[in-house]
Amino acid sequence: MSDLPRARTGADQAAPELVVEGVTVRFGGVTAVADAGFTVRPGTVHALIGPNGAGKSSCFNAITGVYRAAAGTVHHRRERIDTLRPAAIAARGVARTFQNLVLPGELSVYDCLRVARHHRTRAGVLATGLGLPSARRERRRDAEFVREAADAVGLADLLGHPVGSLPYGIRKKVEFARALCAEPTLLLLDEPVAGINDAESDEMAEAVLRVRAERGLTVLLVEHSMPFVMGVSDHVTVLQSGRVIADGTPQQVRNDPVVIAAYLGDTPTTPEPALSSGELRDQTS
Ligand SMILES: Nc1ncnc2c1ncn2[C@@H]1O[C@H](COP(=O)(O)OP(=O)(O)OP(=O)(O)O)[C@@H](O)[C@H]1O
Repeated sequence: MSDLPRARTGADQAAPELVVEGVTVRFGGVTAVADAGFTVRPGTVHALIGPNGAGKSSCFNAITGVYRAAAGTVHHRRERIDTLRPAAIAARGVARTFQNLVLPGELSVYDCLRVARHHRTRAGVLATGLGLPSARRERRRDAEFVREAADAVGLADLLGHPVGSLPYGIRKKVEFARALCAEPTLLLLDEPVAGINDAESDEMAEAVLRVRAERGLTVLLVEHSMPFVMGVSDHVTVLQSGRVIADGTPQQVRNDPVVIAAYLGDTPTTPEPALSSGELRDQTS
């Protein structure tokens, strides 16, 4: 995997990028997330893992304002965000991708990324329509930004292609580049390598580490692929049945008997295990 550097030295001392405390998410009688807490340090790649149904996506949705937590708080750069709407959270520089791609297939890759710049657009409709200098400058800057984002994830040669004509693995990269176009400081990736092959997964890992290194981004990701998680992460939080059962470095987590038991599916309600304990160790060594 990549030679790109891991987290910046001193990340542990800096103020946290994100603090999740006592978060609970309920759907009727189902508690998806139960009193979960973890801290994401700036400039790190932090993974949230756990078996199917552990509450990872629900946790993401509580952080990004898609779901309102029944209890607990989320702070981004010391400001409370769990009371904000999704658009206000995004405007603070928190961007995300989704597990299920919802890209407009008829748009070119360029236009798809360009649309994602709208959060950052300052020029009004009138200035844009009249082609005023401020609007032209902004358009040039947007074009530059789109090209940089495409380049960062290896899409530079595909900007003219309709998104719908591209293979799934490439569309996952478009989704990633689209999130980058919002100029986030914190990027949440929901299953970035689900359904893609090993070579594409390695490219995605390279891209994650590259944007972290070059842009100083903080990345929080949910992913089932242990080789990917162990290859890119500085820190791993493990959820099971909505609760945090382990939190530490990839090395600490992969040797934790509680985590291995969770992946073996030793509770009657846990569906198919994502990995056997042997695989968890083998694939991460
Ligand atoms: N919209 C919803 N309505 C009702 N129950 C839900 C909803 N979303 C999630 N759940 C339930 O909450 C629990 C946690 O689901 P969640 O999708 O957050 O887990 P996950 O760890 O992301 O799972 P996966 O890895 O399979 O995507 C599960 O029991 C799930 O069935």
